[in-house]
Amino acid sequence: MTARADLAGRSDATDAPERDVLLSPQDYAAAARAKLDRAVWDYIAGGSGDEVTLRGDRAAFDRYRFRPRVLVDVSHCEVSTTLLGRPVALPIGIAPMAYHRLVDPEGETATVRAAGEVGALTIASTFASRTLEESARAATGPLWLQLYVLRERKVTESLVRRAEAAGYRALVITVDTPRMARRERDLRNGFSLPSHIRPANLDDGHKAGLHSGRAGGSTLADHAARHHDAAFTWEDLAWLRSLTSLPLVLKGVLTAEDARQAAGLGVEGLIVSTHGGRQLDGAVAALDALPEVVAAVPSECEVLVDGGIRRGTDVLKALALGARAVLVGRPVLWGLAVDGAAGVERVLSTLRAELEEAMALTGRPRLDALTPDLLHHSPGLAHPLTTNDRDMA
Ligand SMILES: Cc1cc2nc3c(=O)[nH]c(=O)nc-3n(C[C@H](O)[C@H](O)[C@H](O)COP(=O)(O)O)c2cc1C
Ligand SMILES: CC(C)CC(=O)C(=O)O
Repeated sequence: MTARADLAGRSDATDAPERDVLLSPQDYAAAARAKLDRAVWDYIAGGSGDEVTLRGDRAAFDRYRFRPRVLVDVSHCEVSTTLLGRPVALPIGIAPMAYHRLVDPEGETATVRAAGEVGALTIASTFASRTLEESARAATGPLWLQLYVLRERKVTESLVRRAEAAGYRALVITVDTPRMARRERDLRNGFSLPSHIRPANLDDGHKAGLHSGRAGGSTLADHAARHHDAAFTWEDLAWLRSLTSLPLVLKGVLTAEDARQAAGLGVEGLIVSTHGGRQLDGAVAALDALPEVVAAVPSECEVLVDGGIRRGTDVLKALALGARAVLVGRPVLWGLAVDGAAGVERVLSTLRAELEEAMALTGRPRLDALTPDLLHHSPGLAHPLTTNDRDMA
């Protein structure tokens, strides 16, 4: 395969037997970019505004370096843990992302099957292109459902009921998207959904307008403007709480103040996130917000983080700063785009293998013994982003 041969940079690629040279999530990014339509690539890769926060999420990882300890028995590094009281095989889950069928004909059910193979958590999106029931049937690993609170509260209520009935274990309420930020790549491309893809969890009324693009607009942004409830507040969270006994997790919290307020309302988990640099441009990097959020909540409130995680060493840094687990977004879609479920499985197992390696080489074989003293913070460090950021091109 030419794309693979090019990635490997081998001059004898045509004669060589095909070898698997897609090693890192970034290799999958390059292969996915070569394969996907430009507008779909841009929708996935892009951020809002000047993409300062998109780059900042990644740069934050490079400013931490490890303080490795030696002569520790690291013959076994244990990466299994629990999330909201249930076992997971690794502290790496799949972030909620809309419309997996943009990159693969099967879409979410392939993603969920792959996660099951490695025992990882999947968070299905409100805007999935497969129904939440289809994903539940395909799942052998844990599943949570992400909710956007829509103006029509009945829709949200019915999603909650369907999630309960289908066996979802938690609800993730995304709180950083009262409106969709301007994503200039999508506006330039006049981004709209291809006609065969729709928000499968929602009724046909939600299809209206999603497929007919216009120059200078994004039909996803138009849909969000019509349907997301920008008036949803802390008071309304009590309404959601009263609807269900499923654990609630808030996604998109970046400050100690909000973390405290959420914990005070009995929220079981928080996801520290900039929405992958796709919402407030100029927001603090998720990794930099993590320590204050962790410090603000009692230990029963589990804190996860996402944004820019591309290596096992990134995972270890986030865990050392107090995250119980991390989520990965774009790398999963790259894996799915390149090789369907097998690609997703490969991306997740690579991250797990890299995490185990980082634990061994830092002398930290146990997740429950990770502490911030594993890290050295160098605020002024120049960050060598160029080679590691093919995903943003
Ligand atoms: C294509 C795409 C679609 C997304 N859709 C959703 C969504 O439906 N709901 C949500 O809460 N977050 C959504 N996100 C944000 C992710 O859940 C996550 O916060 C972010 O992608 C993490 O950063 P990473 O991609 O650098 O790993 C989306 C992100 C991408 C790239
Ligand atoms: C349909 C969008 C609201 C999904 C999303 O959250 C995103 O693209 O970042």
